[in-house]
Amino acid sequence: MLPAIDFTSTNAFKYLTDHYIDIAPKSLRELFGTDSERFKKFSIQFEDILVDYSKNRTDEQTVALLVQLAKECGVKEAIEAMFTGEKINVTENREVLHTALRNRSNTPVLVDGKDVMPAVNAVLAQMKTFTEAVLSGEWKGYTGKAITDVVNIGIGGSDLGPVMVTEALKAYKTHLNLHFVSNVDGTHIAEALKKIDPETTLFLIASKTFTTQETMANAHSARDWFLNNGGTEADVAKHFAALSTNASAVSKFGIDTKNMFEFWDWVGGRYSLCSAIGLSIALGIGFDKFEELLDGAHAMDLHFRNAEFEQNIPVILALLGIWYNNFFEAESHAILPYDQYLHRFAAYFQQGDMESNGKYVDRNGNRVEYETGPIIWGEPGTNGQHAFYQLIHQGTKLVPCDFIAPAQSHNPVGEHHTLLLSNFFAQTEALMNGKTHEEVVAELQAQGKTGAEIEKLAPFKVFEGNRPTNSILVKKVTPHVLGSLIAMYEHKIFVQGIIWNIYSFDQWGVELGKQLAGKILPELRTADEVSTHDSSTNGLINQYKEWR
Ligand SMILES: O=P(O)(O)OC[C@H]1O[C@@](O)(CO)[C@@H](O)[C@@H]1O
Repeated sequence: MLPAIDFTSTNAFKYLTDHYIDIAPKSLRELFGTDSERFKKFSIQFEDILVDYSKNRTDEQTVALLVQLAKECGVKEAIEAMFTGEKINVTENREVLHTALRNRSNTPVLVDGKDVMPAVNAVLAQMKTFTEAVLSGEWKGYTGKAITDVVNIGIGGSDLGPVMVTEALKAYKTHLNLHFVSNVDGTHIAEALKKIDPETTLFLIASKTFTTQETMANAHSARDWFLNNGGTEADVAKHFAALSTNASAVSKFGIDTKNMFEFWDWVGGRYSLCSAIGLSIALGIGFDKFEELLDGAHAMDLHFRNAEFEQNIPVILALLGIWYNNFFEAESHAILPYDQYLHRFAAYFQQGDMESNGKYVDRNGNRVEYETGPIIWGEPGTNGQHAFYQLIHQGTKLVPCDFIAPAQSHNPVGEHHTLLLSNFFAQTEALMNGKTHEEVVAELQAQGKTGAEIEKLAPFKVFEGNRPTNSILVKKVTPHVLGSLIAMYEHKIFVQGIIWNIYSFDQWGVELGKQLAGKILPELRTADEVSTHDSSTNGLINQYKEWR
C-alpha cells in the first residue's frame, strides 16, 4: 500500500510555509544577476534532452526543501511500488504497469505472481507481424487490394495518444493514410468515410473496455457503411481489428478475436499508447519506429526509477509544479511546443494530467484542503504568441509554462527554424526579465515621445517579469526522444499525485455525465415533452425537440 501522507503535515511543507515563503526568491533578475552559474546549477541533460529549470523562482534552498518534501511523502517508495506491480490503483484494485509495456530490458514484472513480459512481448510480436503484412501489401482487402487507409475509432486514451504521436512523428510516415474518429458527433465519422474506399480500408476499433458509447456507435456505423458499400459479413475480418482488454465484447461485435490485439487492466487508458492501442502508430510510422518510441520511454523510466531526486527530471518538474500550484496559487500550467508537429502534445496531456490528478478526495477518502491537479493547456509556438501570450506576460494570473523545442527541424526550409528558435529563446527571457518602468521610459524617450505621452503610455508597457518557465530543448523530435518526453510527463504526473495523496489512476469523475446521458437518451427518442429534470434541462430538451 502507498503511504497516505498529508504533505501539508511534513516538515518540509511546514518550513516552506512558515519560514521560507516570505524569504523565497523574489526576482529572477536578481537570481541571475548574482549567480552566473545558475543555468549550470538548474539544468539536467538526459540523452538528447536538456531540461533548463533555471528560470524558476527557486534557489538551491528551495530545491532542497522541495526534494525533502518528495522524500517525506514517500515518493521513492511509491515509485518502486508502481514499477513492481503493487495494486496502487486502489479503488479499481489494479496495478499500474504502463512501464511494463516498454520494459525493453525484459526483466520480469509480476502481476499476481506471474511474469507479464511474455504476454507483452507476444502482443508486440503480433503487432509487428500484422503491421508488416499490411505495409507490405500481403494483407489484402475483400477485393484483393492492399490496404491504403487506416481508420482508428476510439476516444480519450484510445485516440489522443495515437493522434499526438502520429502527428508528432509525421516525418516518419508510412504510405498509409491514417484517419482518427473519436467524437460521437456524426460529423466525425461522416467526414472520414468521405475520404476512404471500403475495398482498401482497415478499421481499428480501439477501446480498452469495448463499451464506450462513442466508440461503439462509431464502430457500428463504420461496419454498417462497410456492409452497405460492397463488403459482406465474411469480409469484416479483413477490414476490422480490435484493440481491447475485452475479448468477449470484441467477439460479440463480430470481430474475429484472431484480429484482436489485447492489453490488460493494469494499463490505464490515458497511459496506453505503448500498448496495442499503439497499433495505429506502428502502422503510421512502421513497427521499427514504434519500437524506438518504446525504447525512449523505457530509457526515461530507468532514469526516473534510478536517478537521485536532485537530478531526476520528472521529480524536479513535479516539484516545481507543486511549488506554483500550492504556494503561489497558480491554477494552470501551459505546455508550449515550438514544433508544429507537436500541435496535439498539450491536448494529450490534458487527459494525462487532468484525468489523473483532477481529484478532490485524498487516499484516506477525505476531501483535500489544498489544491490538486492544474489545468493543462497550450498550443504550438509561435502561434500562441499571437493568441494568449498577452495574458502570460501581463495578466494577473501566474501561468508556469513549459517551452519545448528541437534544435533540429525535420523541415529545414530557409531560415524558418532559426526564426522559430529565436522566439523560443526570447519568450522565456522576456517572461523572466520583463521590462522595468525605467527601461520603458528610456525607450519612449528614444522614440521621441514627450513627457506627457511617456507618463500616459509607460504603465501599459511595463512587464513585471518574474514569470517562471521551464525550457526543454531536444536535439530532434525522433521516436526515441518523443517516447522519453511522454514518459517524462507521465512520471511528473505520478509524483504530483503521490505528494497530493490522491489516486491518480482511476477516473470516477467521468461516470456521472455518462449515467445521466443514458437517462436522457430515451427521452430524446420520443416527441413527448420532457418534465423529469430541472427547469433548465427540461427547457433545453423541449426547445431542442421543437427545433429539430
Ligand atoms: O478505451 P475505452 O475503454 O473506450 O475508454 C476511452 C476513454 O474513456 C474514459 O473517459 C474512461 O471512460 C477515458 O479514461 C478512456 O481513455
